[in-house]
Amino acid sequence: MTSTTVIDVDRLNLSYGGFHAVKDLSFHVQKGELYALLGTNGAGKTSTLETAEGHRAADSGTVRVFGRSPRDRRAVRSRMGIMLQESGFSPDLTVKESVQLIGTLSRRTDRVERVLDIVDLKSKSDTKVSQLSGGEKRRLDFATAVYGQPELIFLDEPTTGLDIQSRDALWQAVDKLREDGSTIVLTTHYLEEAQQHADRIGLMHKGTLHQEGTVSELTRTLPATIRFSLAAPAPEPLPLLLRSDDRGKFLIETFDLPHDLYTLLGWAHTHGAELRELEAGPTRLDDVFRAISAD
Ligand SMILES: Nc1ncnc2c1ncn2[C@@H]1O[C@H](COP(=O)(O)OP(=O)(O)OP(=O)(O)O)[C@@H](O)[C@H]1O
Repeated sequence: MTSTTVIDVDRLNLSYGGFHAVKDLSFHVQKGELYALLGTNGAGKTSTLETAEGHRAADSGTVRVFGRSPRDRRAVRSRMGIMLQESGFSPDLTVKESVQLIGTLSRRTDRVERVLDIVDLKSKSDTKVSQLSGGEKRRLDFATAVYGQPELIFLDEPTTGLDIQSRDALWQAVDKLREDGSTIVLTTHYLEEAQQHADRIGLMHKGTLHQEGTVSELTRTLPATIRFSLAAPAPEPLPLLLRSDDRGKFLIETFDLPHDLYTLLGWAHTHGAELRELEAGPTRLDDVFRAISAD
């Protein structure tokens, strides 16, 4: 652990009765990072985050947040903002009262108007929580992460149920929090969001950390793909390894996409082969994810 380590998880184990949900999990998050903990359903992400948030005790192993036990609430609680999958605000409170309550509970200081502005709920300030739409409730949940600019922010599936505009606005707000120095830990099933925003990703499956790294470190372990079909049977064999994909198209898997795409186009030009539905792209995080989920 270094002086810039905000979260240090070392050989964490968690069980529910006889079920071993998190197995010898180790990872760390550095100051200013956006770390995405991704994984299959039931992989153990929420259980792990709950432990780092101080809501759950480890069965064995250690979890340190700002160098302290997260169970030491007085020392660490006011330094973290936690956006749960559901915050459970009282339905009878107004939006403004709910945000004021966040302030009281978090013991951080902020201006309620500023927070309402960031989560775009100013116009709903006097509306009761029970009357908010699903997306508006989610934006109110986000206020718990924004209020008082905490040093460490947990975002548990923050964009679920948000329309594209609200998603963009949330990510803009997250980018701003990061510019101002906050460290972010994210879980999401929207892999493209993690691919776009995370500095590092931990991929969990069945309670263990399968892979960890930057997006490019994770994706470079799998080949990029080129897919196409032919208008007529090929006049000459293509000098590249290819097979059929599950949609009956030709599939080339390559670790040198520009070179092999160039070869394919040259071959098609030389032999007058008409390529149809041509798609070429680098490996996406989805592909890495599918590869570990297949285990
Ligand atoms: N209170 C509980 N009692 C018994 N089993 C539990 C309990 N909470 C979680 N589990 C089990 O522990 C495993 C890990 O659950 P967890 O919620 O941490 O996974 P997750 O990665 O967050 O999943 P998801 O992506 O589906 O939200 C799952 O198999 C789940 O059924």
